[in-house]
Amino acid sequence: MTTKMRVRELSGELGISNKELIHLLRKLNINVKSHMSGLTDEETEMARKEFNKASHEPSIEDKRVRSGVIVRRKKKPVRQPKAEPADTAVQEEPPVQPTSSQSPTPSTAAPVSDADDEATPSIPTAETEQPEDAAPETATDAPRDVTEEVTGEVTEDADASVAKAPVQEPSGEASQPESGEDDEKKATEKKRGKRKKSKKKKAPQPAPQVKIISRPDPAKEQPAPQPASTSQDKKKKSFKKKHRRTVEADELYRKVRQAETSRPELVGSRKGRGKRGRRGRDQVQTKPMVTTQPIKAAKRKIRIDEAIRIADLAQQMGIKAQDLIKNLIGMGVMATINQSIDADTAAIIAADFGYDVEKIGFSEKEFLAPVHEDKEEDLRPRPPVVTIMGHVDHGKTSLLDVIRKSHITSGEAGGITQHIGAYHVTTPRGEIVFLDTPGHEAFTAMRARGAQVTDLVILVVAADDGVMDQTREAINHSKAAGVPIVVAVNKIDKEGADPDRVKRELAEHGLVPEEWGGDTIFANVSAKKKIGIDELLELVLLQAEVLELKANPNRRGVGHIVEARLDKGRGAVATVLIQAGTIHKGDAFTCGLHAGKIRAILNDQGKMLKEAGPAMPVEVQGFDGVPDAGDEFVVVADEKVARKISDSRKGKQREKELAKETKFTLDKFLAAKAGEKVKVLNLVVKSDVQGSQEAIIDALNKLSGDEVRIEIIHSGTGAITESDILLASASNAIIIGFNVRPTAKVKDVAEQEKVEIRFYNIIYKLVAEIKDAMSGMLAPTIKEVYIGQAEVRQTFNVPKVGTVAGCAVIDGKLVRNAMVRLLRDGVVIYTGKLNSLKRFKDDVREVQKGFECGTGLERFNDIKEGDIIEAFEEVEEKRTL
Ligand SMILES: Nc1nc2c(ncn2[C@@H]2O[C@H](COP(=O)(O)OP(=O)(O)OP(=O)(O)O)[C@@H](O)[C@H]2O)c(=O)[nH]1
Repeated sequence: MTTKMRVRELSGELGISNKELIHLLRKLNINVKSHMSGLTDEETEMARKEFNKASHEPSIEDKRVRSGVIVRRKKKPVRQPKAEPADTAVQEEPPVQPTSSQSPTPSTAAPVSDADDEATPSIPTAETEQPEDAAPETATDAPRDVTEEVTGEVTEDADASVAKAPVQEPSGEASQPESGEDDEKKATEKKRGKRKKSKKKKAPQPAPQVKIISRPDPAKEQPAPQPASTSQDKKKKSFKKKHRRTVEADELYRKVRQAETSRPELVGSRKGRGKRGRRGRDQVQTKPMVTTQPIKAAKRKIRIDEAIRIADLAQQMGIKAQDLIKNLIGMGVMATINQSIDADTAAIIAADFGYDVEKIGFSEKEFLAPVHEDKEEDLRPRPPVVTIMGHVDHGKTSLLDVIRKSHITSGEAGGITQHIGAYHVTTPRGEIVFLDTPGHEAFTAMRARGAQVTDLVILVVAADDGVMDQTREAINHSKAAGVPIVVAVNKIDKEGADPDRVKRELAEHGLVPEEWGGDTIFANVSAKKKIGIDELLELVLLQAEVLELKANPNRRGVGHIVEARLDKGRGAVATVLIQAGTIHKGDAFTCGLHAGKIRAILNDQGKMLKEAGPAMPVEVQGFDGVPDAGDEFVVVADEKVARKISDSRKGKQREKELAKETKFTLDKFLAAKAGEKVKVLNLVVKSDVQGSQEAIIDALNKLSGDEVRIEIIHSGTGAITESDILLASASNAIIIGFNVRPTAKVKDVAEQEKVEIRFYNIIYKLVAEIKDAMSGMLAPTIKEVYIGQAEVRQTFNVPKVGTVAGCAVIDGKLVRNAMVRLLRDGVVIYTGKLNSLKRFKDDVREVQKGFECGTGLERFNDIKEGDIIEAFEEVEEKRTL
């Protein structure tokens, strides 16, 4: 018999809960242990038939009216009108006492008095046995109530007057067990026992409905939310008992509270129980128990932050963490109980157990988002923010120096220039802000954090040297960021300077000068001789005009960190480039994981300011920790808000760290491809020599097809650098290293940035793997390799160990820990592992053909003489196209 379907799959198909299906299966004498149990075709078919049959039958629900009296009411599966019966029922049936935490439930109330009034028990009519005959749809022919005295007699009656009592469609809540579950269970079982006896005396009476409402073992079943939480209640108590003084207990208690808060009806039941104590339980049970209807999806909600620990998720769903982990493994996610999974993964896995995941958490947006968008009339032009990039020694520092010295604001002349990583210069045509940090860090690091502060890049290329490695790198970084480039051809004063050669070389990289029909602005300069500097600045401003850079200075200040450090005397200080609004001394702010209050604002001349507006680079003091370059600096209402945001971010960061995930991997690319979302595979290719680099790029480019495209966002020779990692991180790229290795520091950065680096030393292997990735075939196939066979000659029962087989190896060999299958007359009886392998009394690693040995099978004792143990190995094999 082959296992085709799992219980949970079938329950999904039938649209009922696992619990209900398990009842149904048990009713059919199909023994299943949990929602993960497998069903054969026949069993599945039987279950379907039974379900179809049952779904046409009216079900019976039990409810305890008062101590010793339980009402059994037969109800239609057909949806009944709600309002009318509700009113009638409530008015007519005062004896039922709904709990204080629950509104009176009409369907409960209605039949009660009728049932109570029924003095004479009678056997149900044929209608109970042939439910198909029951006419559906009308309110008048609905329920049949049965009153049972717990003390003995079973009374099931199809009294017409009762039948007329209207029924309200039971809500999802109604099916959820309440406190005092155990009591009820006992009582129900007791009743059943007695009923069986009395039935024997009277007439044969099938009671399929009774089965439906019997309670499953919550530990084994997939729980509906309510039982889950009831068990959480218990768990909480036992936890509190066990770990009274531990933090975990508090944490768990908090989670339980959280779970309850997300399901207010639970809180009600808990409260009710508290007030009423044990006596109140009976009343709680008067809530109708309808188990034939799956619990509403809305009730099965789990609210989580960015990520959640497996243990917490399992607890919130009221299932065992092991079950959750098993399902995760099934999805290919390896996680331990203490690891966190992100909200998306949690959503998928929770869906398997019938729960929805809702992302919640403190929403900082409420505090950060501007109340209203900037109006056009509020926007004022702002200076461009420029980054100077280029190859080593091509003159970046010299150029910035000459610009700064000759263009500092007159008022500031004489001031001592501070190194704050950014400078504000004034030219006759306008103001420009220069970022004086290594280009890549200046914006690639920021971009990796989702920030972009640079409006323009000045690419410095020495006229005597031409385009070099870092020139290319700078071009790629700028292109990836979508920032326009102005080229400064430097050192034109030098002998051997050939600006045209630079133009030609840059044109090959897509930077075609305007005079050649392109759109890149070129300026010939000499930083040393101060030639062409003003023209360069003019061109920069011209280009900036095209960009129409504007910002609203009259709002709360927002900016980004350019650089930050810990100062001995002043604590954490950072250069902030204000991008919009104005910051003031005394403002509370949040920045990355940190918060603070602005204690001092200094400009690049070291002058104290009271405030700073858009595109102003300033040094800010007052941070509670050192932020990272690229972190967003936002002024908030007050320090309390700032702290709250910072705390929330720190919490999320912790969860993210726990959920450790690589930003982008080939496997992820594959997964994404399955959903047809990602069609571009971004690569950064670094190789040892130019020759191999060209060969690799050629080969990779040839792989690009209509459906999946390869985008080499950067390539170069030499070691993998931090800037490569930052670029890859910012562009969701994978780094390909050919005959190159990263330094330990770069490795650290890659780890921090969660960038995947793949190393190769053979081109065709590199190409093949990328090809595999692109064709979605990288997932390895599992291949079986035969190891050997042994025949069982004798079996021994060893106490506490189980059956041990004395075998003779007849082919190949037996290897300890190998996978094995037990064959009896050529039929596989068992597949698993060898758990011991001995020669005489010694444990051995393997036994060759022709030798005898003793062996045991893991968790299997039914070994017989003559059985064959076949050992094999499973090896992963990469698939090829
Ligand atoms: N002849 C000439 N030499 C220049 C010019 N600009 C810079 N240099 C020289 O080139 C050398 C390198 O200049 P830097 O400004 O340090 O170059 P850099 O690009 O900042 O170098 P790194 O900071 O190492 O990346 C220095 O010796 C400068 O004097 C120029 O326009 N003409």
